Amino acid sequence: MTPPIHLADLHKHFGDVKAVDGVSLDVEQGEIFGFLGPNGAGKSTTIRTLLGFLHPTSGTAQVLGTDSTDRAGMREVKTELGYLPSDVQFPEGVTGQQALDYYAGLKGDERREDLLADFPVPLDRKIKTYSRGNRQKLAIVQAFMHEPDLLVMDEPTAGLDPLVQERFYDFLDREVDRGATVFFSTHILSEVRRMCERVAIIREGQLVTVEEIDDLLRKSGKVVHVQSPDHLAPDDFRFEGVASVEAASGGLRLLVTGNYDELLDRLTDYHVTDLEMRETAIEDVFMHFYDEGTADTPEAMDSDTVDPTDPDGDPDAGQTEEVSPDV
Ligand SMILES: Nc1ncnc2c1ncn2[C@@H]1O[C@H](COP(=O)(O)OP(=O)(O)OP(=O)(O)O)[C@@H](O)[C@H]1O
Repeated sequence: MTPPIHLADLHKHFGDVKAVDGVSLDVEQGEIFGFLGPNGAGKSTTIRTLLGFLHPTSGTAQVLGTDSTDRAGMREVKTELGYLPSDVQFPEGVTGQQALDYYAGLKGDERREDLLADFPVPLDRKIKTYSRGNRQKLAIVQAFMHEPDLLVMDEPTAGLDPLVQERFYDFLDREVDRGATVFFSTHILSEVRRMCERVAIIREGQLVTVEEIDDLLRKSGKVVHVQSPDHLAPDDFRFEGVASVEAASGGLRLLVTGNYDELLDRLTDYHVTDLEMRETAIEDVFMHFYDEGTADTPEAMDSDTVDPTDPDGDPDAGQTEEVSPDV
């Protein structure tokens, strides 16, 4: 069976800018998958190409078995796909209720009320009066009220307060429990740790790793803090299995990936007053991938505009410089 998301040597260039530069990736049915990378790394461009908003320069992007360039096919998968863009723009002059009614007519709304119970918004008010958080909640209800098989999101929790964020994570847990597939980009590393089974990290348009979170953390080793009244010579602790050694208050901080026997042997030469060992923070792990290389600065992106008042357009299609697909 074709995985819900299949990218094969995908390229998307804007002139000289290789926003996506040979990305290959499969996201399997029922997975919750995180897509990370520094600003300008190519996350949004990958997602927008996958969903047919942008035409690939070369390579393949398939969503739910349909090629992203197949516009008729993409129209058909619309009911099985929910997309939450990073910058949803509703028409300002309509109420939340009117907007949801419009989308309901396009793709269904089996669980509109359930979602509104979790993500309440002032439905009778015009969207132009909404706070950022309320807009995002409306966008969540709009994107997922038809109970899609695949949820694709670009920085979904931006603008949500911590309570609503937590409610959103619970919602995603339930989505995966019912067999849906979830793919999202984010900058929030705790979110990745909390939610994802696997992650892909993209930098300068290329994937630098695709791994299970637990493997990534395991391979990244443990942080060890040693305290001693003696002078701990960092060079004594540079051996295989120690990725880094640095002076820390009252002792040393080591990043250890194995060879713990050797570490204990060396420590017997010193009077150790405190020894602390903890899992590497996910921040350390990702910064390692982010730092190696130079990232672009973010630039203004075209937003994925939704316009329920547009009689011709599908509001999910967005306005793009290239194509206006029907997802
Ligand atoms: N429409 C466009 N025209 C020209 N260049 C673009 C366009 N869209 C994106 N880019 C460039 O492509 C690169 C990747 O941008 P993209 O928005 O995909 O990154 P991102 O990882 O989503 O970043 P962020 O985390 O800041 O949202 C950047 O160098 C960006 O400036």
